[in-house]
Amino acid sequence: MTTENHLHDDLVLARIADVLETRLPARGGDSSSSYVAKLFAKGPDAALKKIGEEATELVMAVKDGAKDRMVSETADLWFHCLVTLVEHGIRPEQVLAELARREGVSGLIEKASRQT
Ligand SMILES: N=c1c2ncn([C@@H]3O[C@H](COP(=O)(O)OP(=O)(O)OP(=O)(O)O)[C@@H](O)[C@H]3O)c2ncn1[C@@H]1O[C@H](COP(=O)(O)O)[C@@H](O)[C@H]1O
Repeated sequence: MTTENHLHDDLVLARIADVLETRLPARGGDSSSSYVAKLFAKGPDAALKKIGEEATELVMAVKDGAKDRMVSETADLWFHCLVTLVEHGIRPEQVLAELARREGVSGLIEKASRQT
């Protein structure tokens, strides 16, 4: 598949989440053959620790002006956020729906509406 095709593939998060769900202990995830099953087996704090690490690595990539790393570190961060969401029974479609709900609403206007 080309990069162009990937750019228009808005189902990629849902497909990855489908795979991650199969790695849950309740679904028989096997720690010996799966990174995600191994993370799940360590408990919810393990993915949270990775989110913290990947966020820091993204900040360092931006500070270094390293665009390739900005892309790969953002992918790592999004991936580990997906792992945590799946661990808590939340689908990426819910996050995308929340972003879609906010689409076109200025953050400044939204903030002002909260302060009344
Ligand atoms: N997108 C990813 C993905 N991105 C990053 N990673 C892994 O995340 C890990 C953490 O990255 P780090 O840079 O911190 O590397 P590390 O130092 O080896 O990690 P730690 O040992 O410190 O945790 C690495 O092992 C990466 O390979 C991923 N592992 C899996 N996926 C997706 O998840 C699916 C299921 O994966 P498995 O459960 O492993 O089959 C895969 O088919 C992919 O679609």
